Amino acid sequence: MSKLVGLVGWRGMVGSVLMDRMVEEKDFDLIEPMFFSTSNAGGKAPAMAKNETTLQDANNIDALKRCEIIITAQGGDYTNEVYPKLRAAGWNGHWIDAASALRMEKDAVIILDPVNMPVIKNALAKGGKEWIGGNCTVSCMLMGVGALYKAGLVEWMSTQTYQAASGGGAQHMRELLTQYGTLNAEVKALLDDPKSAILEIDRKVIAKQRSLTGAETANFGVPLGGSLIPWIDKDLGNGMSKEEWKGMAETNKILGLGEGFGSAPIPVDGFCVRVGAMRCHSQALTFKLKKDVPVADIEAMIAADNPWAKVVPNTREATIKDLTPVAVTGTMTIPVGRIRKLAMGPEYVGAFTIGDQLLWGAAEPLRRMLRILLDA
Ligand SMILES: NC(=O)C1=CN([C@@H]2O[C@H](COP(=O)(O)OP(=O)(O)OC[C@H]3O[C@@H](n4cnc5c(N)ncnc54)[C@H](OP(=O)(O)O)[C@@H]3O)[C@@H](O)[C@H]2O)C=CC1
Ligand SMILES: N[C@@H](CC(=O)OP(=O)(O)O)C(=O)O
Repeated sequence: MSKLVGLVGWRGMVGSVLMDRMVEEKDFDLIEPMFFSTSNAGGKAPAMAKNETTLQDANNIDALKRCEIIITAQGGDYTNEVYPKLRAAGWNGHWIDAASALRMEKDAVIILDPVNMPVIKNALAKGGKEWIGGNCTVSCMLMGVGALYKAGLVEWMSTQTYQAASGGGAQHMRELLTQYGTLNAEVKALLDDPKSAILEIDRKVIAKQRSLTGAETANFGVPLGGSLIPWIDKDLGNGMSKEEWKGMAETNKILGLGEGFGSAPIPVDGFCVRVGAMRCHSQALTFKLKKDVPVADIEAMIAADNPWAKVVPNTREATIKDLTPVAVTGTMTIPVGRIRKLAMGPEYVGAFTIGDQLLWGAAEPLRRMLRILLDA
């Protein structure tokens, strides 16, 4: 008989991408799904439902307890509220979660199986039950350049990110587009006139950006359209944003390195920046390798690491065609380009990589973990 799998958060942005992927990969053929809702218990479950056709209350511990596996993309507040109660009620099932709430818990594994299958398998063998998706920038970065870490080549890495509006959620994407529309409308007449002065357009745009307030900047707090925001997530009070902190903490935990694994962590640090892209996170990486490795060898390692990492030749033509959020959005491909030695010395290597943060950055590791559990 198929395992009963609870799905919470399935109609949100991450959840919808997850549902699409699960349909595409025929995951529903292998499970008995049970859909939950925090807002519409008793309503009709989506078309993928088989026997459990009614939406269950996502806060009902007894209903949740029936599931052998629960996958949630409902968010950290939900996890913090429900997960402890569920365990306290004696539930012994597998919890697969997109939210960050449990990520750094001792018994939780950050799941990214093309990169850390041995860590996952090891935890499974020890009876692990908490499987948490990683931060989107970290997951996308490791899908691209994980080969260098696996080969033990990385002494340290610095990352400068260019993160899309989608990282904040659906409302953030809408806000960004609305701002672009407002700015365009402000200078439409001038744009339509090829003889109009660019400085006049520029003056009107900046005046409009600076006047955006209230509902127009409710999600990001300041204008993002035509600008950028060099701070993502909480202020840790030590000059670092929480998003930047995750870079080192999660990279090492995913790889099974650092505190808790009895080894020295690899230093990872840099700046995380929100830009006006829609749903792909991009990042410029600087590596200090432990030795001088030829660029061709680095490219070969990255290309051979997993079926999704793709080396983009370091030429202008290939870069502007294949290494942009527009090219990558909606695809599973993780292009890695701009790979070259840097002026600081032969061990210093630069690269640029992009990933769809809703696919590899959020939904895909969850459904792949489901498959691992079903195959176990
Ligand atoms: N956004 C991202 O890039 C990433 C997010 N995550 C995690 O996933 C969690 C969910 O993120 P995200 O999917 O962006 O959140 P959403 O806000 O899109 O969805 C969360 C929940 O909101 C409820 N909801 C209320 N109104 C609507 C509506 N109009 N349309 C759809 N759902 C609605 C749904 O619950 P219900 O059906 O019960 O009413 C839904 O499950 C985050 O909190 C975070 O922890 C992880 C990695 C990346
Ligand atoms: N913080 C990410 C999105 C996200 O949900 O991250 P996390 O899963 O680590 O909270 C961003 O804003 O781009």
